[in-house]
Amino acid sequence: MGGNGVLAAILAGDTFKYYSEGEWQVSSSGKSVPIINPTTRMTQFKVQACTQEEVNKMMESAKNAQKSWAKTPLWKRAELLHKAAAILKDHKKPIAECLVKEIAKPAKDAATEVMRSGDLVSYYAEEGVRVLGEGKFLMSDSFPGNERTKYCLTSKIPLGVVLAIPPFNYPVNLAVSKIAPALIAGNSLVLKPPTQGAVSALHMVHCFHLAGFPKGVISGVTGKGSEIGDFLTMHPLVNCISFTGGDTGIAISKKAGMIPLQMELGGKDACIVLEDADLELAASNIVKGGFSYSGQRCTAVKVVLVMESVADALVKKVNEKVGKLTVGPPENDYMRIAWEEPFGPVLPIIRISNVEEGVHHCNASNFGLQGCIFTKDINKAMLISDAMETGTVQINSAPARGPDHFPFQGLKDSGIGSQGVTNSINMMTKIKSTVINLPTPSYAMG
Ligand SMILES: NC(=O)C1=CN([C@@H]2O[C@H](COP(=O)(O)OP(=O)(O)OC[C@H]3O[C@@H](n4cnc5c(N)ncnc54)[C@H](OP(=O)(O)O)[C@@H]3O)[C@@H](O)[C@H]2O)C=CC1
Ligand SMILES: O=C(O)[C@H](O)COP(=O)(O)O
Repeated sequence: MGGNGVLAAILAGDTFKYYSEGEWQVSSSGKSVPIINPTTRMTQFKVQACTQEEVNKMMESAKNAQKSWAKTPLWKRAELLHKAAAILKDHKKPIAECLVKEIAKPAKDAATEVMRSGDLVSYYAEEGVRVLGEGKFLMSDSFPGNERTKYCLTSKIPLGVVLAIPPFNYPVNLAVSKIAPALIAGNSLVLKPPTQGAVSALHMVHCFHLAGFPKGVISGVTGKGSEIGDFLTMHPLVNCISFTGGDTGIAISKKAGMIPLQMELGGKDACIVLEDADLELAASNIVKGGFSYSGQRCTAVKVVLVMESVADALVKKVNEKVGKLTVGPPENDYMRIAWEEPFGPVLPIIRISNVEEGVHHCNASNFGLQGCIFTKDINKAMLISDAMETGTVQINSAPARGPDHFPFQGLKDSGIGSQGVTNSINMMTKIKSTVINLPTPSYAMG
């Protein structure tokens, strides 16, 4: 079991506590949920199986805390986020070690996830003071039939309580990508981490605790999604849900009430390779995109659509590179690209005789997350990019979410809304207008 060093603060016996009302707590359920180490197949950690009453208490506390959090000056909210980011980076080593044990993420990638997350929290704090520090001023005489008798002032206001549910493959990064925009915008936040990855996520929450966030502003509830998920997503005190995961997200969107949803779901990212492509570059990206973290990325290359005339040459290069992949425990960084054949990703390569066929195949999918095109002809690339029904198209590189401030969104079954620093802040706020009505028209003469 884990639990030495800093983790001891959040541990009760052999089970990690949950975080509510500014304190680490033990569930009254008396039950725990095991977290299996995917490498050893043994129980690595245990977390509390929280009860519905505990969720109710947490939501009440989040609701109350939000009112005073929204009255905390924006620069102070940003300052606390910067502090949390720095603490998170200081805790890189123990959190990365948890990621290796809980989700078998290769050690280097695990450390990168923590650092990337710290940087993202800081970026949100910086961007937040600008995005939220500005409103709009509109005048009525631009609309037909109106004199300048009305001045409209708009600003962005928080939604209330945001529920964040990230997936197992980025339990820290895809948690902070929801926590930071919610908090900078003056919302309170309840995190339900994935069970595999929960301890890494709880440790990250502890960094926010150490930074000194007021009680109730951030909470962390644990338990199996299949058991407490519906209770959380249909909870009447939840004002917004930001979810990343698989088809579960589609089910949630049907059950959730009339609240804003941010859904980052699955993908079947296609890679189109044209005749004039740099085949070495394409092959490297296909292998990296298809097999890094055993293909357990929504942005993994899932199908290659290659022009007939270069298909043999590409397949040869891809095969050579796949042949060099190694298998082993995630602790060993010779393992940067892992592929276990029996359970690993399968990468279909389909020959196409023209570009339209490739675009047709890509668009026939229910998913529309990302896609990529390899060609030296930027004009062709732009035409194909416009024709592909995906949220993002990469030209001459494998699909990827980062840098984390870029907009990230899926069309069709791949999601609702758009992630990314500015988009997430805007999504977790709504516009409030105040209209000043003048008794007589007033024009500035200059
Ligand atoms: N588009 C994107 O940005 C990304 C998409 N993904 C997609 O995520 C999937 C892999 O992640 P995975 O974690 O297995 O996804 P899941 O959809 O299985 O789980 C995601 C989260 O939902 C929770 N959950 C499970 N059931 C419910 C429920 N009824 N109500 C509310 N929450 C619930 C899980 O908790 P618990 O673990 O306790 O079950 C987990 O925290 C793949 O399909 C992948 O494509 C992954 C990353 C990024
Ligand atoms: O979980 C995922 O698959 C991510 O959202 C993709 O992120 P990445 O492209 O940075 O791996």
